[in-house]
Amino acid sequence: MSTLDIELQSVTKSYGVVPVVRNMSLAVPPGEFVSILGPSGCGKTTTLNMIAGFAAPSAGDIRIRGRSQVRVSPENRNIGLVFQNYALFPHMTVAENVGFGLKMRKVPRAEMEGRIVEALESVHLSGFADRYPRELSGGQQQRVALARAIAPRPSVLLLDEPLSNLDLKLREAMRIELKEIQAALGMTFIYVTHDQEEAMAMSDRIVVMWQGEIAQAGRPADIYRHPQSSFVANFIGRSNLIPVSSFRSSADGTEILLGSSGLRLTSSDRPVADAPRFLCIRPESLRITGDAETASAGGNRLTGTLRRIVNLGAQLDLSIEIAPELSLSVVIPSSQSGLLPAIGEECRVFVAAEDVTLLSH
Ligand SMILES: Nc1ncnc2c1ncn2[C@@H]1O[C@H](COP(=O)(O)OP(=O)(O)OP(=O)(O)O)[C@@H](O)[C@H]1O
Repeated sequence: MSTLDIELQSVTKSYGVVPVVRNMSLAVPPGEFVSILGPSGCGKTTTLNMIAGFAAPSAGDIRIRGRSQVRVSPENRNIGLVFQNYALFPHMTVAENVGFGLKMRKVPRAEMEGRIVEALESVHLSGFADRYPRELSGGQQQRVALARAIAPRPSVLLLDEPLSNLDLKLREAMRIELKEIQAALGMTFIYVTHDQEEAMAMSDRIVVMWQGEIAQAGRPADIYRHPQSSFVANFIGRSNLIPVSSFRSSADGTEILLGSSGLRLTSSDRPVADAPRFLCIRPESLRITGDAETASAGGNRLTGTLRRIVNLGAQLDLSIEIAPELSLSVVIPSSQSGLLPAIGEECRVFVAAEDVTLLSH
């Protein structure tokens, strides 16, 4: 028996001569919440469809609990599905909707009733069994769709942008709820989204896809703190990406010369294989400093001109020009507004060497 729920082994999918998923390998242990995240057209849904059995890989293998699925039809894969258009049957009650898959599987009546109660409890909809979909809110309907998918107790649930039809507030609430439901069930979830906040909030692991390939996979915090490419740095959160002109590595890190500005920065990273082409600094890693602090702090001190302040409520989004054609986005808590000079005045910023990430592509 495999210790993995899902395994993609060098999976490629081509339509005609065009590969839309290329050489993708992924191993998912039981109970993991994995998000496949990427921009429109990067191959997320195609990957999910291959796991579900709606599309066959052109090359490679897909295994569920150690068994190759290439010849297994979708209904025999023991997989649950929740899609964006959750399409509940309007003429059926909530209980009938949730029981639909069980009926298809010819689960005996008594057991079916127990499972419906259990599934509705898991999604916090006990007491809604006799309602019709039109009598439910969008979030409740989506939870019925979830209950319908989990009632047959699949080993894996595949979810394709299930929250994208909901408004922002509800989507944010459902993120937390979905994660809690998944953790309580201990079920493996593979969740497709193009929304990086959603993926960050819920996932044990994020697989970032780009142009049919895995750009980076890892825990949300690691991907955010250590993006390995300018694509990932831009796609996950916000970044200041600055071209590197030249660099010099030592035992402590790397000294970088930026563009034509003559500015130098120190990073605690050391280039591993390829030369760094960009450095990445997250806007919230930059701090506004006063004179005394600047004098005592190690790391990188820069002086620029405050050009713009955008008030985001809890935070201020600043633009600081540190050289001609080199501006940094800086995000600080609004409570620190007292540190700021007037627009057009000199502004000092600080960034620690470990918050300067080197990227080779
Ligand atoms: N049946 C098909 N025939 C031909 N090309 C297809 C087919 N299905 C998908 N594609 C192409 O494969 C690529 C990946 O599509 P896919 O739906 O997997 O992307 P996605 O990342 O899920 O995008 P989105 O977020 O927009 O849904 C796209 O360029 C798409 O046009």
